[in-house]
Amino acid sequence: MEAPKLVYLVTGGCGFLGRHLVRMLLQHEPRLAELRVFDLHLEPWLEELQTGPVQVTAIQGDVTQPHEVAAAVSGAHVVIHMAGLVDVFGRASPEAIHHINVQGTHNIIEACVQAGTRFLVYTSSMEVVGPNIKGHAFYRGNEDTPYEAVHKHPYPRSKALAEKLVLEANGREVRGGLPLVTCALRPTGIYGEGHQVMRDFYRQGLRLGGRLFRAIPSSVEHGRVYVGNVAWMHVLVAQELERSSARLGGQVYFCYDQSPYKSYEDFNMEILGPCGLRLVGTRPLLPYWLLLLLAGLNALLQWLLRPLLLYAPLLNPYTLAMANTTFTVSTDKAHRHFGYEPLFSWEESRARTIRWVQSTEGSVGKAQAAGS
Ligand SMILES: NC(=O)c1ccc[n+]([C@@H]2O[C@H](COP(=O)([O-])OP(=O)(O)OC[C@H]3O[C@@H](n4cnc5c(N)ncnc54)[C@H](O)[C@@H]3O)[C@@H](O)[C@H]2O)c1
Ligand SMILES: C[C@@H](CO)CCC[C@@H](C)[C@H]1CC[C@H]2[C@@H]3[C@H](O)C=C4C[C@@H](O)CC[C@]4(C)[C@H]3CC[C@]12C
Repeated sequence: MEAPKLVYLVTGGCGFLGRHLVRMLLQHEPRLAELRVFDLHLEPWLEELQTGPVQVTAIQGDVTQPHEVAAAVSGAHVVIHMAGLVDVFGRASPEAIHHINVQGTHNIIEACVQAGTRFLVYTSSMEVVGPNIKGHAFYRGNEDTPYEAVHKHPYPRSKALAEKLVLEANGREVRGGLPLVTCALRPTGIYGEGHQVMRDFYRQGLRLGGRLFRAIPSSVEHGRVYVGNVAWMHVLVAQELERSSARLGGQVYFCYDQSPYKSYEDFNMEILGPCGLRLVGTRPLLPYWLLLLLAGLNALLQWLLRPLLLYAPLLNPYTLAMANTTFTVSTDKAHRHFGYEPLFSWEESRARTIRWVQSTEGSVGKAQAAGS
């Protein structure tokens, strides 16, 4: 067997998706000699990975700092760039979101060019396409489906700009004279072990006596994908970039699996139901106009309270529009181009996520015991 010789850099490697990718690369990339994990905040579990045959190098750094990025990229063969500020709740300023997601990506591209690193995979998002503010449905769409993408919110706008930078950089000459090969993966809403919003819904349900209240019609369909399959798709595309650079270079791929198309709430109940929660109502308990009013009120309160405190509830006009707009993908482009098949079936993805939710503190059993 050929001696391992590749150096991979994963930015954002300590995040929700990043930690799954780091483990998956260690398991499924036999050519790996060194895995660099670059993140603003390093996690203690990285220490446990240092014992295997691959050198795992933890790098505390900020993608907005060009010199830190350049040092991390130097000598890397493949960069998987997934560091980013994910915020649709108004926790961060639009400037910070732009700076980290767009300027940070620019810094990564320039570092690749300077260092002679040829392969760059960018973790984009379905939100570079939609849902748009007009609430147009995207039903079983693929990478070529026409859609009126309008980006008013800072997060999807930043992802769209960053993705454009990455795709435009494909073919640029890197140090040494060879061309840069780039592509972007666009996951739908990711779920799985470590998914904070799922945990927030679970805790909210526990506080409400094991109930959640339906707010979204069950007819709305939302695309979801298991985190392990998103990580797997990154591993496969990174491996194939060199072999099939003409085919993959400059391409985008929706990131999908066999998770069922359901409304955001109905999908969550596939996980939270077996954890002891139930969703009350077959129709939304509040009319849409009232939810819209509450979402608008939340946005106003957020703005008024900003000088004093951070008020960032789940419900705001953007999240309400997302949750109420059908957005599902159906495509085989990743399969045709680099042989992607989900590694985890829906049953396994669901079982793993249920186990994780049940293992988080405050199960229904504990809450009931405390209440009795
Ligand atoms: N979670 C989803 O549903 C979803 C869906 C589609 C796409 N994405 C994309 O996937 C990527 C990972 O998302 P996630 O859900 O794991 O988010 P996350 O917030 O859990 O992880 C992001 C990581 O990036 C790091 N980071 C943030 N700012 C940084 C900076 N300035 N320098 C270095 N590191 C920095 C964070 O510390 C964190 O570890 C993001 O680019 C996101 O846009 C996520
Ligand atoms: C009205 C509420 C009643 O229960 C429901 C609000 C649900 C929202 C909090 C979530 C609905 C859709 C989610 C987003 C979607 O899954 C895709 C995403 C893409 C990714 O790049 C980041 C996360 C997210 C924006 C995700 C965030 C939570 C929702 C808005």
